[in-house]
Amino acid sequence: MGSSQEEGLLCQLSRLNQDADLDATDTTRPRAVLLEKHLLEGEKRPPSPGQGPFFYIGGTNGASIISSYCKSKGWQRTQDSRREDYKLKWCEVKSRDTYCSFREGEQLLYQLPNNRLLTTKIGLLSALREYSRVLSKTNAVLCTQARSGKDAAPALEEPMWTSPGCLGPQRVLKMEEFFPETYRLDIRDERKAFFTLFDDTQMWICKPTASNQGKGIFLLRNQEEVAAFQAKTQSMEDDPIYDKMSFRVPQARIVQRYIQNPLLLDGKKFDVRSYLLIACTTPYMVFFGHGYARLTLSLYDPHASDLGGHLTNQFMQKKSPLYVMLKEDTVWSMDHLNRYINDKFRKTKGLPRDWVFTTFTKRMQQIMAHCFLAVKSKLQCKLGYFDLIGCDFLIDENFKVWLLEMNSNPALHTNCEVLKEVIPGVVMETLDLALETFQKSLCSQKMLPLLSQRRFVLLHNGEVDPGPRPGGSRIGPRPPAATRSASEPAPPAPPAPPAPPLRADRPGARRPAPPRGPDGAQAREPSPRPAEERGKNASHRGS
Ligand SMILES: Nc1ncnc2c1ncn2[C@@H]1O[C@H](COP(=O)(O)OP(=O)(O)OP(=O)(O)O)[C@@H](O)[C@H]1O
Ligand SMILES: [Mg+2]
Ligand SMILES: [Mg+2]
Repeated sequence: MGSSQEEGLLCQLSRLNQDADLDATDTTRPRAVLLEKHLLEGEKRPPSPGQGPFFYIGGTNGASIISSYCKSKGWQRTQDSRREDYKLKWCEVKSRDTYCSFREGEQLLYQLPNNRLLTTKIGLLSALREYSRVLSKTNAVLCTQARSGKDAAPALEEPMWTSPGCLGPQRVLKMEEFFPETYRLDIRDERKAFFTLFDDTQMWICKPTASNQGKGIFLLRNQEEVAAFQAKTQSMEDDPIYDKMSFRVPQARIVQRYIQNPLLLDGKKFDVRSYLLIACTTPYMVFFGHGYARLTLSLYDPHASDLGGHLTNQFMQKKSPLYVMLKEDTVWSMDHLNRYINDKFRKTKGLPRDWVFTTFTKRMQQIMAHCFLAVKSKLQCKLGYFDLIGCDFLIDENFKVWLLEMNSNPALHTNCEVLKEVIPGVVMETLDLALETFQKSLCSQKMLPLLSQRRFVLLHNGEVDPGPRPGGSRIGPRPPAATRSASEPAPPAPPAPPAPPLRADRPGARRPAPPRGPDGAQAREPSPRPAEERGKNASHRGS
């Protein structure tokens, strides 16, 4: 909402205050609270047909959940994608027009326009590499300063990270600790480096940068396969058309070291889908959310040529004729995974009890916070933008946790019992948190406590971020933050105040839901334009 409108609203409110028989508490409330109350109650009113507020959903992913949520607020669905007076728009595919006509502070819009920085394979790789460079430079400067005695700050050979949810100060991660070794094939030198380093003892997985659902993925298992691939790449490069292409689609791939020793569940490979929620960008309010585990139908055999036993994503499993009968076995809840790991591995591997909800959860949070910080200054921020990003993790047999990728528009299907349990809660809390943080930002209110926070765990509270940032915007002044939950690397920062208590982060350990409030450069190498921006189809989702 623009500031003049806001002023108008506040004038109306003060008139209302004079007219209405307000109780003592109401008259003493700050203006912002009254504004929020007005916004909330405005949305409680029964809709007049054809008068909105309107919401638009593009595509089918999660559509029925989003739709019932919005209807429960009294909003009306519009099928007109060009309508500009919507309150909320949730589209699978991003369109330039939507972002051009977006009214900051008045509307909520799903997906950050440049989320590809995290959600394409090349985007994530580049962001992590760039961030590593920044961190090592910062650290080198600090060490030099400390050695020369210029600064009283202690030298930090190992930069620290202050976690949100009481994880305490953590060592800043190195990307190679959680991201499998990866090379870009769209850069000649990297391609060469990969072809040179490959030897028959390793396996690699080759993935297109901006595709999902396992499309276009293949394994490179031996010298013959690599030689054939290299020859194909070379012939494309020799083609005179190649140089004229503005973005090199055939080459817009990465090769990643294949984790050959995954942890198996009853002999099957699996990965874990978790969520990174950017509920608000002005200020940043970023959360972690649990998802579910995805298993293959077939037993894992590292030498099998069929990709069905190697690729754990649901879309791959759905291709099997066995899927219809066995689909419930392919999705496990996090509770199920936790019980299984307690039973099978706690003793033999010396794991702490509930490893899934302790060590593993913390590790995922740490990795996600790291990735977010890598792009934090580059994401486009406007009040009303929010995003839900699907993060895929693999655990190997040594219980090491690997981030495989991040997905825009994660699958929100509910075709299995576990998904029916998990997905609606994820979508509703996403919307609740997006609304609550939107309204608080608009009213310059403190973000915490968050009434609609239930299962999501706060990773980053941007109220303490220095601002404004280039590319970012902020409507209205921000009050000083009461609580720091920053995930910034600590080096130059003063010691962080005590972290807020950790939200119950395990499914089932619920905080009671509040009454349903009405509303609540990268590396400078050439980067191919992501498919979604070229107007690709809606199947472009993390499956
Ligand atoms: N480095 C790796 N080592 C072992 N397995 C991997 C690796 N990378 C990917 N996989 C397997 O391949 C599957 C697909 O890979 P990835 O998720 O990166 O591709 P995608 O096409 O974007 O899939 P989706 O978006 O549907 O999850 C993963 O779910 C995982 O099972
Ligand atoms: Mg994906
Ligand atoms: Mg994936």
